[in-house]
Parts: sequence; C-alpha cells; structure tokens
Amino acid sequence: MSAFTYQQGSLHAEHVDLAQLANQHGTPLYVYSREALERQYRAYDEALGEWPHQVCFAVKANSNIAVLNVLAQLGAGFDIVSLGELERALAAGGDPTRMVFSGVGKQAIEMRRALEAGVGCFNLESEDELERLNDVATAMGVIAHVSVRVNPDVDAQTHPYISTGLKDNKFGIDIERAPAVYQRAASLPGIQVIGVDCHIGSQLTSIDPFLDALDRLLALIDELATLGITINHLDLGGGLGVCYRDEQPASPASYIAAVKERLAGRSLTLIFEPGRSICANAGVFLTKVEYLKLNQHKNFAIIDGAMNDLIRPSLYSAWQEIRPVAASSDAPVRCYDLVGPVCETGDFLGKDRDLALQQGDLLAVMSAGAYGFVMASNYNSRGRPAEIMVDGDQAHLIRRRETIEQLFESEALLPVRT
Ligand SMILES: Cc1ncc(COP(=O)(O)O)c(C=O)c1O
Ligand SMILES: N[C@@H](CCCC[NH3+])C(=O)O
Repeated sequence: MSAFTYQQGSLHAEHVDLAQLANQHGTPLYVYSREALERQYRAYDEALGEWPHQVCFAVKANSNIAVLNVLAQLGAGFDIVSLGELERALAAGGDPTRMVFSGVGKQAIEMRRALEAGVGCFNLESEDELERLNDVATAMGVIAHVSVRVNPDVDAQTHPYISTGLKDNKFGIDIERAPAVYQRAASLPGIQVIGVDCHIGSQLTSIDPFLDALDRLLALIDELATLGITINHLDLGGGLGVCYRDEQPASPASYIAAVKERLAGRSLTLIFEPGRSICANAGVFLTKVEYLKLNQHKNFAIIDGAMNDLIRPSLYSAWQEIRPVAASSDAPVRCYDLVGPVCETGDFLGKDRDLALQQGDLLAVMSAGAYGFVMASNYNSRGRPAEIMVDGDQAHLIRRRETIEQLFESEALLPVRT
C-alpha cells in the first residue's frame, strides 16, 4: 500500500500530481505523504497496544519540523542526538518528557538545555558521559533520568557503516561492563537510573538480531535486580528495515509480537526509536533530466539532483528505485547511469537503469523520506532542495528551496589590507 501511485498517467503523492508539484516548485524537490507517515507510526503504536510504551521517532531520519509535528500530534516521542534536534522537536510541539537523548558526544551545554527542558531520559554511551551528566545535573540542582546504552555485541547483518551493536563499534557501553556502570550511576546524587537501551544497527530485515540483543538485555536486567537496581523501561532502539528493492523486512507488528512474547510476565515499559521504517517510504525525491549523453558503452542521463541532495547511493552504494513520473513515453528504452551535476565520479543516484528518457523528463527516486534531505549538503555551492508535504489533495511547502544569498550569508570578507 503505497502513497505514491500512477493516476491518469502520472505519478501522484496521495491525490497530488508530482508533475504539477515539480512545475510549481521546481526540482530537485522532496515530497512526503502525511498519510504514509501516519500509517507507519500507527503500525508501531497499534502493535504495542495496551502494553505501556513510547514510540520515539528518530529525528535524525527526517527532521523537518512539519514531519515532527505530524508525528507529535499522534503522540510520538522523539529520539534526539543533538541540541539542534532537541530544539527542532520542541519547536514541532514534541513533549520533552517523551524524548530520549542518544549520542556518543553530548556536550555540557546540550545536557543543560535538555535538563532545563525536562527531557525524559538520557541514553548514556560512556562512563565519562555519566560523570559529566552528574556534574551538570547537580550544579543545576536537578536529577537526570538515565538509561545505559548497552553494546550487546550482536551482528546486525547489515551494511558495516550502519551496524552499531558490535564491540568494534563506537556506540554504547560493553555489556560486561554495564553492571559496574549502573552501580556507579545508582550512587551518584544527580542521577536516577530508569532504563536500559540498545540500538544495534539500521536497515535490519530479520528480527533475530533484535531478539538476540533483547535476550542479553533481559539477562542484564535480572542481574541488576540482584544488585538492587530496578529498571522501569527497556528501549530497543530503531533499526527495522524497509523495502528499497526486494528486501522483505519484518513488519513492526511481527517484530513487536515477538518482543512481547519474550517479555511475558515482566512489567517493563517498552520504548522503540524507529526512524527509517516510519519515514523512508513516505517520501520521494523528484529530479529532472537535463541532458542525455549517449555513448557506445555507457549512457548517462544527467539529472538536476545530485549526491549533495541525496547521498545514500554515493555513500553506501544504496539502491533506490527510480521511476519516471510520466507513466508512458515515446522515447526508446536505454540503459542509463543517472548522474548529477556535482564534480565527483561518485555522484550518481542510480546505475544501469532501463528507462525511456528524454530531456525535461521528471524522475522520482523512491524511498527517499529517510536519510534524504537531512544528509543534504551545499557541496559545489548548491542550495538544498525544497520540501513539500502532501495531505490528501493539498500540498504544503514545508521548507523553501535554499537561495544563493543564503549560501554565503554567514560568511565574511577579510578587512582590506592596509
Ligand atoms: C540511537 C539510535 N536510535 C535510532 C536510530 C534510528 O534508526 P533507524 O532509522 O534504522 O530506525 C538510530 C540510527 O540508526 C540510532 O543511532
Ligand atoms: N544514514 C544511514 C542510516 C544511519 C543510521 C544512523 N544511526 C542510511 O541512510 O541508511
């Protein structure tokens, strides 16, 4: 059930024609579907049902405040990793008590602001961080609620750059070390232990690694109980994959059913931090063909979208489906590499795609709602794209295209030499 379907010969987002949006707002352009976002959030919320829970959307996956606001209206909490994400989530109407603060490098200024705002839980990633948080909280005369992000040393069987739960990864605290860290935390005046968390990687298609990690965390919770440390919540992080091509990821419903089965008889609040599985397939990236360059051994379609707008193909060799916006074309089908204007050989959005193309055609890169705009840069002094949220038959501009003036408005010339 996709929010992006062909209607009257043209690809639509819900009831809005993407060709019309490209015409009105220009390309490259990100377009999101509110319906798809809400549906994916509800898949988690409804599967958790009566079980005490929080679904904390991982802001890093898509941080547009309109996206966050749509989810906040449904009761979502947020997983944040920086002061910037905290302020965005607050500006979007997020409830700070339903936020978890992750990340390996939290600075004192970020801790202070999060404590002042009343952030629900700090997911601690190191022993140094625990000491710093205690110092900050005691200086403010408040108590910081914490969970230790445990590195359970399980193989998430995903791309090495997005695997996070192995001993070799920088994230979390070794599970063997965790009891000692909890004991230290429990002894500090500015700290109150409330949870245990982990996040083992992203784009996981099987639930087995999640369940392996869960088993290890449950054993840790039992060990902590013998030390007199009570854990109220279990946060399993994000990481559930989506279908980009032919992957068959577990659904939130089957994943959560398996987790609940393992938790039978325990009274633990469950927290999840999904990012990709909520928003990836709720967005597309629209781009236009500028030129065709036909060679004997390789055809290039030079498009106006580039690696600075959508870096996943260049960074991880990620495959995302590329569909023409117009359902039919008179042009011959050829095999193309779809490349952008950036001066890098690695600047491509797709390779070896059979498409019928001519200049001016519009293409939609599918599954672009997660880790798309948020990873965009200004490389080659390109302004970042605009973003649109479609809601039924309405389209709302939720971020204007970056202008040339904005590109260097914070820069300054040196004073004239005297
Ligand atoms: C701590 C943490 N939580 C949640 C997420 C969201 O992951 P995903 O988008 O794979 O659901 C990430 C990113 O992988 C993360 O590092
Ligand atoms: N940016 C990555 C996911 C990173 C997950 C961050 N913890 C991607 O596009 O697949």
